[in-house]
Amino acid sequence: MAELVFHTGPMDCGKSTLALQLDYTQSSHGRRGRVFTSQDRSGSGVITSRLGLKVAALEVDAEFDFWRYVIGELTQARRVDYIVCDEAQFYTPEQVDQLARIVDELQLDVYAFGILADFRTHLFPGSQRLVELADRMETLPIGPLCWCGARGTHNARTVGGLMVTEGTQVVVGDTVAGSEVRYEVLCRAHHRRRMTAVRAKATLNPEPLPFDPENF
Ligand SMILES: Nc1ncnc2c1ncn2[C@@H]1O[C@H](COP(=O)(O)OP(=O)(O)O)[C@@H](O)[C@H]1O
Ligand SMILES: Cc1cn([C@H]2C[C@H](O)[C@@H](COP(=O)(O)O)O2)c(=O)[nH]c1=O
Repeated sequence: MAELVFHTGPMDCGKSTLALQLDYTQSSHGRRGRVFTSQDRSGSGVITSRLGLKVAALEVDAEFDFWRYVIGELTQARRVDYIVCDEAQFYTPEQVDQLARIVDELQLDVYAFGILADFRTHLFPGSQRLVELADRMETLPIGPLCWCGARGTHNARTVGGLMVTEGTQVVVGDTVAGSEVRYEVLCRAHHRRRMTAVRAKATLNPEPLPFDPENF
């Protein structure tokens, strides 16, 4: 039986790496797949993994129709055995419905990868639809750690190291330090308290702040 599988986890837990590994394994055993992504942080039509892999992919925009695409391929005798979908949180609910139809009516496996929730802990519409329709969900086993050492589960958006709770749902970005707006994965308790690594360092550091004795 073909399946719609939703592989999920917070940012930086290895989803894109697993998507590329899965495609590599399937294709090296003679299966023909199509690899899709949407708004990868490296640009259009590419999947990048923080482990260094970068592979061309078909870009999904809001108008893209998976059903029409696959029917078009099959009617032109181009084989499709499975579909890999990265950054699936950015897909529309209608596109997720098309993926489920492809599984049920064409018996193709669909492997979707994406984060569940945004920086305010609200489900992305595409992820919500995947939760509703997937045959099964898989949470990646290894994830990033919160600065406190607990498992990181919630994606925080930070500006200058401080967590923000206002803004548009989609802002493509990375977890690496260096840019003004970035993401940091926290445990729930520290996400609730907006306690990012920068804030924790400033407020929980037992060392006295440096001061100028001349002006004290
Ligand atoms: N140099 C490295 N060596 C080993 N693992 C790494 C290295 N750099 C990043 N990783 C791992 O890569 C994973 C992130 O991979 P990626 O596929 O980009 O994640 P996601 O798609 O979930 O955001 C993390 O688990 C991280 O620990
Ligand atoms: C939390 C959150 C994330 N995003 C963006 C940031 C990245 O471009 C992707 C997630 O990519 P990853 O491969 O899982 O690291 O989603 C966003 O637009 N809005 C958010 O709230």
